[in-house]
Amino acid sequence: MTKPAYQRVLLKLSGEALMGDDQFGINRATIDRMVADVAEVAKLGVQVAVVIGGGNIFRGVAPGAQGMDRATADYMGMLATVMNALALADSMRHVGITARVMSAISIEQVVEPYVRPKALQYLEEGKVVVFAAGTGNPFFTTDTAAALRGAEISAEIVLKATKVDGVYTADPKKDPNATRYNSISFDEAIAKNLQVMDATAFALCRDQKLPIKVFSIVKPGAMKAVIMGEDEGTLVHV
Ligand SMILES: Nc1ncnc2c1ncn2[C@@H]1O[C@H](COP(=O)(O)OP(=O)(O)O)[C@@H](O)[C@H]1O
Ligand SMILES: O=c1ccn([C@@H]2O[C@H](COP(=O)(O)OP(=O)(O)O)[C@@H](O)[C@H]2O)c(=O)[nH]1
Repeated sequence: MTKPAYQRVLLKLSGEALMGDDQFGINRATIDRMVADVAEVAKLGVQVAVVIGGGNIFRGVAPGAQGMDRATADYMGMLATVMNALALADSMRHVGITARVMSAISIEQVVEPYVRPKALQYLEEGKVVVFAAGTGNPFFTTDTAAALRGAEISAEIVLKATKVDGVYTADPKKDPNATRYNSISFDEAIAKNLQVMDATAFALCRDQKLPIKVFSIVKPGAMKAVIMGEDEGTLVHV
C-alpha cells in the first residue's frame, strides 16, 4: 500500500459546508460524512488538526450583523465556531475518534483553552485536535486561523475543504466560464485577488512556506486522494 503524502495536516472545514443543503445551522448527515472522511485519513496514521468555520451560524460581515459593532459581531462569529467544534468533536466520538476541542477565547467551562504544547501532545497521541474560535481576534477569519495554527503546529500543508473543487480563474458560482487551476503560486493568487481564501491567510502561508490545497468537501474520496498526494483540487504554493 502506498503511504500518505503527509504526516501532519491542518484541515480547514468551512462552516457553510456544515449546512449541507439546509439554509443555516448544522446538517447531521453532512457533518457525519465529513467526519467519516477525517476518520479514514486518521486511520492512515496522519495527524489531523481541524480549524472549523462558523459561517453557517454567524458571520461578522453578514447582513444579519448590519448596524452592529464589527468587533462584537466577530466575537459572535467566533462563538459560532465553538458550537460547530463541539458538534464536530461529538460526531467524531461516535465513530471512535478521540477529539479535543481547543478554543482561542477562554470559555473554560465549555472547552479547554488553546495551549500550543498541549495541542502538539494531543496530535502526537493520535488525537484529532479541533481549533475553535478562530484566531481569537475580531477582523480575522477562520481561513487565517487555519494558516496561523497550521504554521504553529508545523503542519506540512493546509487542506481547505470547501464547496468548490479548487481555485478558479474567477468565482465559479458567478462566472460559468471560469476554469480551475491545477496549481497556482501565492503571489499570483494574491495579485489576481482570487477570493477562495482571504489575502491575510494567503500571505501568512506564503511567508511561512506552508502550501495550501483547495479541494471539494462534497466530492466522495477527495480528502483521501489529497492525503495520498494524488492530483486533486488546486495546490497553492510558494
Ligand atoms: N477564484 C475562485 N476560485 C474558487 N472559488 C472562489 C473563487 N472566488 C470566489 N470563490 C468562492 O469561494 C468560496 C469558497 O470558500 P468557502 O469555503 O465557501 O469560504 P468560507 O471559508 O468563507 O466559507 C466558494 O463558494 C466560491 O464560490
Ligand atoms: O479569527 C477569527 C475567526 C472568525 N471570526 C468571526 O467568525 C466568523 C465565522 O468565521 P468564518 O467566516 O471564517 O467561517 P467560515 O467561512 O469557514 O464558515 C467570521 O465571519 C468572523 O466574524 C473572527 O472574528 N476572528
